[in-house]
Amino acid sequence: MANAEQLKALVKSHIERDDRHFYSVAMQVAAREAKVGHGKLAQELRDMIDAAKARVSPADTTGSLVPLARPRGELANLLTVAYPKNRLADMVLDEEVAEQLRRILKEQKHHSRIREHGLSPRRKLLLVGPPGTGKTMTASVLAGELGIPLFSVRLDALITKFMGETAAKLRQIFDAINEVRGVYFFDEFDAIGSQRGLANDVGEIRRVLNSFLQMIESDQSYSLILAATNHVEILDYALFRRFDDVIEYRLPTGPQAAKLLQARLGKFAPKPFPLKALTVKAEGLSYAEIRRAVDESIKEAVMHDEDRVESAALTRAFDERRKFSIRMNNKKVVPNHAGSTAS
Ligand SMILES: Nc1ncnc2c1ncn2[C@@H]1O[C@H](COP(=O)(O)OP(=O)(O)OP(=O)(O)O)[C@@H](O)[C@H]1O
Repeated sequence: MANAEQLKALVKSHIERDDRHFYSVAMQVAAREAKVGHGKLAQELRDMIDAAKARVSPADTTGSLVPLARPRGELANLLTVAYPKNRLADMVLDEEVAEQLRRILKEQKHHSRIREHGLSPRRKLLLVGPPGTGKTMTASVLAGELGIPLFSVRLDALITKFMGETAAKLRQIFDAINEVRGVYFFDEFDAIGSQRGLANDVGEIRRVLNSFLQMIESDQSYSLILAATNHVEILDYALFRRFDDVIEYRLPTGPQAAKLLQARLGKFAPKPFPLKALTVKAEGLSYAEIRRAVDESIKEAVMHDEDRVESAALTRAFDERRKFSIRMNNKKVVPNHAGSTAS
């Protein structure tokens, strides 16, 4: 147990909102417990302190971790930080994916107990599937549920013409991963994870991929590392065994589209609500496209002072989304080996 002086110091630093002093006394309490043979309690206290430090909010400028929780200097170009509030319940998911995510969260919540037994919780995840199916949202949900920051890697800043630089920048990101617990999200990961990269020189992008493989393999941090891609088929095979879990996202089924429709429309649902017919109209659209179509029709209703959307307006919005997505697919720019682009 903490002695009387330590207890007073803890309460005082709490009242004075002096986090730095609070953590320092708490570490002293942990050290004292370790000394008297209460190793498990000491470790639990240390884990709690580490987790609390990693939760430094953007508004908090007193914590010592702020410079990294808000990346500065070169790192600020490479990482953007957010503190999402998303929850798993906000997502519509296949049962298998939901189960995978629940298991990851559970292992993360018990990570100190798992580590005590020399094991490590799942935290290196590869998310694969078509656009708009929830890969980015998953990164936000994991950060939101765990109360840790979400750091998104800016691939445009990471991948430069000078591939030697790219490997050095990757090193900086992995240093940050080790120093500040968070969810680190590499979107469009195929840009480095495939052999047909955006680089001018295939040999160089291979070198970057090799650096990534080494860094992710030796990473022992407390952070979660997420890589997402729409093009799993072009990923280098060597990557797969570096991840603890591969999570596969799909376009929504009828019942999943219906669930999203109901949730997103909320009190704006048309009356009567031909849910089945509307779901058929949404067939083939991604979650992101359905969400967008619903939002468009709600905006339309709001601008006309109506408190419900019309079914016809929703159908029109679905058709527009479908046309837009066909147009975009036709214009898609595909990177080739030589670094130039082909339509
Ligand atoms: N499974 C889902 N459940 C509920 N909403 C979803 C789901 N997937 C996507 N959305 C909605 O669509 C938006 C965009 O989805 P998100 O960015 O997560 O897709 P993505 O798979 O990362 O796409 P991309 O591959 O294009 O980056 C989300 O912010 C959310 O509003």
